[in-house]
Amino acid sequence: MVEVPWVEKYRPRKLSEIVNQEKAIEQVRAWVEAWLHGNPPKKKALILAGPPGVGKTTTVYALANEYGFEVIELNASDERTYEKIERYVQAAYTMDILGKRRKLIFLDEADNIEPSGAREIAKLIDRAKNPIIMSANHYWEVPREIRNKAQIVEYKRLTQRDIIKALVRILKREGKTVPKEILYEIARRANGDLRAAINDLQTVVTGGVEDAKDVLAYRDVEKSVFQALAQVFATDNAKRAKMATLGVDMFPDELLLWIDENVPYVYYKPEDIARAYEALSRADIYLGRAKRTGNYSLWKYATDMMTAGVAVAGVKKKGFVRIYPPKTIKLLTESKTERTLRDSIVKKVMKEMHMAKLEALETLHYLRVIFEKDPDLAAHFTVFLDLSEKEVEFLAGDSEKAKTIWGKAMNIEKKLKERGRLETSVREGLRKAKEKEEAEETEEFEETEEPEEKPEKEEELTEEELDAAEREIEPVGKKEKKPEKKKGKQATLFDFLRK
Ligand SMILES: Nc1ncnc2c1ncn2[C@@H]1O[C@H](COP(=O)(O)OP(=O)(O)OP(=O)(O)O)[C@@H](O)[C@H]1O
Repeated sequence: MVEVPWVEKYRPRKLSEIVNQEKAIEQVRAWVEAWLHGNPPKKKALILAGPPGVGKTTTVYALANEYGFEVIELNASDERTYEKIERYVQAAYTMDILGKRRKLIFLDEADNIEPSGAREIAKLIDRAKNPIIMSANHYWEVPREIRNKAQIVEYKRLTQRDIIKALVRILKREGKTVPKEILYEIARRANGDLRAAINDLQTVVTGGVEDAKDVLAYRDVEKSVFQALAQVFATDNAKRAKMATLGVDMFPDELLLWIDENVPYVYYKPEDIARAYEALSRADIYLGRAKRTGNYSLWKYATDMMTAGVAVAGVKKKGFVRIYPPKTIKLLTESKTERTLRDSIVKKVMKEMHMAKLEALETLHYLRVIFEKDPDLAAHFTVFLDLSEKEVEFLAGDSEKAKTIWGKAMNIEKKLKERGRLETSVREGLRKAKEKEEAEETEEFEETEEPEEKPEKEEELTEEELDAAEREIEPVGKKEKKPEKKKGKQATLFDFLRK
C-alpha cells in the first residue's frame, strides 16, 4: 500500500496554521486582498523567497483554500512555461458563470528560469489579470527583469523549537511516539527545513526505533545523504537534482552506491529503471576514467549523470519514498568501518599536512593512488601520518600490497627509532663520561692516583659519526649482547651506546 507522505498529509490548509512566518503571511494577505478588491497591486507578481521547507508552497495552497482560488502550478524550468502562463494569465480572474474559480498562477523555482524566457515572462506580468506568485530559494538568482516586476516576501528559516512542535503535533495525530532524543536529533539535523524533518520522522516511525537508531547513528553528513537523495528522487528537474547533492560530504563513488540502491524503490516501470541504470553506468565510466587518469574534474560529470540523469529517467512512484542505505545492514556495518577508517585518515592528513577537510579528502584520493602504485613512498607516508595497519590496508585496497607497505614502514620506523635512541644514548654516554672524568679529576686531586683514559670525544657527535654508529648497531629484535665490561675505562663510542 502506498503510504501518503506526511508532508502532504499534514500540510496546513489554513494560513493561520503556518508556523513562525506571520510577517510573510501578512504581506501575502494584503497583496492578494488588493486583487480581490478590484484594485490589483502595482507589482502584479510576488516572489516568496527563502530556504527550502519553510512554508512557501504551503502558503500558496492555504491562500487558495481560504480565498477560493484555483492554483495553476507551473514549473519555471519547463520549456513551455511561457506558453502556459500566457494562457492562464490572461484568463478572466473573476468567478465565471459556470462557477469556475479564480486562478492563481504559481511558478515554482523562479530561480531556475532561463534568461531567454525571463523577458517574456516579465512582459506577461505587466499584462496579468490574475495574481502570479513565484517561489525561490535564492532570490538573487531570479532573473533581474522578473525581480523588478515583483514584490519580495521573505521567509525565515524555522527554529528547532518550531520543528519539534510541528513534529509532536504530527505524532499525536498519528497516535505514535518516538524517544525524545530521536525527536531532538531529527530537529537538530533538519537545519530549519521542516519538510526534511517530517520526512525523517516518517522514515523513523515506518522503520521502527531500532532502525531509527541505525539511521540516526550516521554523522550529520550522512544524514544529509538521506535528505539529498529524497530531493533527487522528488524532482524531475535536472538542475534541482544536481544541486541537491552539492553539500554532501561523500565521494562520488560512494554516492553512486546510495543512488544505485534506491533506484528500484523510486521507479516502477522497467524501462524507467533501465534508463536510470544507464545514467548510473555512464557515471561509473566517468568515475573509472577519473581514477585511471587522475583527472578528477571528471567527477563533476559523473555526479551530474547520477543525479540529473537519474532524476529525469522516468515516472516516479507516488507517495513517500524511503531512502535506504546501500546494500544490506551487513554491508552497511562494513561500510561504517570503512567510513571510520577514512575519517581517521582524513583527520591525520588534516593535522600533519595542515589541510582543510575538503583538501584532505582530495588528498586521500592521491594517497590511494600512491598506496596502490608506489609502496616505498606509501611506506614513508605511513610513518609520516602515523597510520595503523588497517588504515594502510584501506588505502592500498589490497591486503598483500598493504603487507609490503607495512613491512617497509616498519623498517623506516625502526631506523628512525634507532637514530633517536642513538642520539639519546650518545648524549647520555657523553654526560656520564664527563661526570666520571670530573669525579676522577677530583679523586686524582685528592688521592693523586693514576689518571684513567679519557673518552675519545666529549663534544657533540657529527652526522657521519652518527651514521657510522647506526651501521654498527644491532637489528632490533635480536637479543642485545651484553657488552664486555671494560674495566676502568670506556674504550670506544660503542661502549656508551651499549650502556
Ligand atoms: N511554516 C510552516 N508551518 C507548518 N508546516 C510547514 C511550514 N513549513 C513547512 N511546513 C511543512 O513542510 C512541508 C514542506 O513545506 P513547503 O512545501 O511549504 O516548503 P517550501 O518552503 O515551499 O520549500 P521549497 O522551497 O523546497 O519548495 C509542508 O508540507 C508542511 O507540512
